[in-house]
Amino acid sequence: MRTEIKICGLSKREEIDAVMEAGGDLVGFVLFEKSPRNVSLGHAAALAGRTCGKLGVVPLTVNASDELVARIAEDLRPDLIQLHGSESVERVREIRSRWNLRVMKAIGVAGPKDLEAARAYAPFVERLLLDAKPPKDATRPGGNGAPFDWSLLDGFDPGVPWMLSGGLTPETVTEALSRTAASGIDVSSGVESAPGVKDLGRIRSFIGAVRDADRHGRPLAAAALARSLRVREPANPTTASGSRAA
Ligand SMILES: O=C(O)c1ccccc1NCC(=O)[C@H](O)[C@H](O)COP(=O)(O)O
Repeated sequence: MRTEIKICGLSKREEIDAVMEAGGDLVGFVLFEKSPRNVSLGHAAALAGRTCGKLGVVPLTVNASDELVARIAEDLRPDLIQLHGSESVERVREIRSRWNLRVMKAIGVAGPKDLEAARAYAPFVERLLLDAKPPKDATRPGGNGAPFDWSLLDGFDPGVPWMLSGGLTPETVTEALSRTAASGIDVSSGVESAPGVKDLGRIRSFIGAVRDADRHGRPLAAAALARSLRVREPANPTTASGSRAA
């Protein structure tokens, strides 16, 4: 299987090029002024143009206003919009339908109750992104370089593709992929040399580690994918000849 890779918090053309050349899938642009990765919508649109349609474009917002959502829909026409605030299920449904946007809803995870909350969004999104809850002194709801206990994800299957996120690095992503059934993986701090300063070598190493894991097989993820694709068995299975099975 191919794990979907999102590299988040990009702000330079050479970063887009590095993700494309290394075989990533999605690039994230932070539209949140308190973040060291914040970019303007206009700059995000220019960077999106650099992808030449070869990478999915994912603007990231926190409790965005209708005006910002409308401008994102109009100016970026994103592949996904990532909602990383306290957006309710109703708000998610509205953004998805009113502006015809594909949604990835981020959920901070610290315990089983957070996974229950994630399940409530599942029917109304294209993706879930499971991130660590922000530390108490955090100035932003994501991008904090904080991992969470992946064992919480044992058996987690929300019925919609989900990305694992939070404190991942080129050094830890292989273990994360072996221990979870995540269909995608997301990183920001772990491929930086300083907050907001992406390290192209670490981006390449991260993507390379994920592709190595794909090549070696990801049994948990493959089984989850098979379950999601399984066609319901006929009520009365019959043999090939058409007679009733024994
Ligand atoms: O990256 C940010 O600065 C950010 C700011 C506000 C809300 C969300 C933010 N990032 C969201 C992401 O998708 C990050 O990639 C995710 O939280 C993981 O970040 P990290 O733990 O640094 O890899």
